[in-house]
Amino acid sequence: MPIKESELILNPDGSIYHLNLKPEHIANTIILVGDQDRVSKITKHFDTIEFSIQKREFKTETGFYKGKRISIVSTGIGCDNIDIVLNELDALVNIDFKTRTLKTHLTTLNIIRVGTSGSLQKEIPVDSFAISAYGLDFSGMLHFYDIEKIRHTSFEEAFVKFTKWNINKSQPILVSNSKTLETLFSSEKTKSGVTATASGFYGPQGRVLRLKTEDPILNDRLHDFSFEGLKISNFEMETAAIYGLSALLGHNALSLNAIIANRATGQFSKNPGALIERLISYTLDRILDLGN
Ligand SMILES: O=P(O)(O)O[C@H]1O[C@H](CO)[C@@H](O)[C@H]1O
Ligand SMILES: O=c1cc[nH]c(=O)[nH]1
Repeated sequence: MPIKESELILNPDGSIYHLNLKPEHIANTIILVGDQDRVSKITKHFDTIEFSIQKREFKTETGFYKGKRISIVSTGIGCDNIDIVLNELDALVNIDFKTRTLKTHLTTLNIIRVGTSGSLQKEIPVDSFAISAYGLDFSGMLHFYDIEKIRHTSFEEAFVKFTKWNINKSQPILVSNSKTLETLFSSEKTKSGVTATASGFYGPQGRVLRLKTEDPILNDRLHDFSFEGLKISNFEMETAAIYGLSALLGHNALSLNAIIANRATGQFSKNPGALIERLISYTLDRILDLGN
C-alpha cells in the first residue's frame, strides 16, 4: 500500500516537506548540528559544495571533504525537531518517493552530531570534548514509538529511584550509541559518559533565573548517580532522540559535544567559537576513516 499524501508529505518540486531535500541531495554520512550557522563552519573545510538549501532552521549542505561525500544538516533546538529530521532523512534513503513504498534494500546512514553542551562533572571541564556513550531522554518524544527493544530498563529504574524522579515528568529512557562509531571517534581528547537530553534549556536543566524549579537538588542527584560504572556526564537537548530514532530505523549514530559550560563549577567557556572549531576539525579528521 502506498504511504498516503498526508503522511509522507512532498513539496510540489518532489522534495520532502520540512528539509526541502530530494533523495539525490544527501550523502550516507551526515553531520547534524543544532545551529544553522554551524553548517558553513563545517563546509568551509570542504573541497567542493555541490548543494545548499535552507527551510526554516533546517539548512543542508552536501559536498566533498578530502574525497568523502558528506551532508551537514542543522536541526535547530530540541527533540521535536529531531523527530522531523530523522524521519525525513530516513524517508529520503529508504522510501521510494515515486511509488510511496518502502525500498527492498534499506540504506544505513552514519549520523554524527557535532553539538554544544553543559557538563555536570568537574572531571569533564569547560573546553573539553564529550562523547555520548548513551543518551538519557527526558523529553518524552520517544515514548510515541515502540521503544521496548532499544531501552535499558535496569538503568532507568535505578535512575528513577535514586533521583526520586517526579512521575509527572516523562519517564527517562536510556539508549545506546553506535559502538562502531564510538570506537572510531574516541581518543585521549574525548571523555565518555551518559548524556542527559533535556526538554528545555532553563528549568529542565536546573537553571534558575526568576523561576524556581520543581526539584532544586535534581542536578546534584544527576551528578551523584552511577550505575555499573556509568555516570551522567552532560546536558544538551538532542542526543537521546537521535540515538533512539537511529536505533529504531537501523542507522548508526554518535553524538560529540563541545563542553561550553560546567554546571558543577559554574564556569562558561571564554571562547566557545574556537572550541567548536576544534571539535569540527577533530570530527572531519576522524570521519575520513568511515567507509563510503
Ligand atoms: O549547539 P547545539 O547543537 O544547538 O546544542 C545545544 O545548544 C542548544 C541550546 O543552547 C541545544 O540545541 C543544545 O543541545
Ligand atoms: O548547558 C548547556 C550548554 C549548551 N547546551 C545545553 O543544552 N546546555
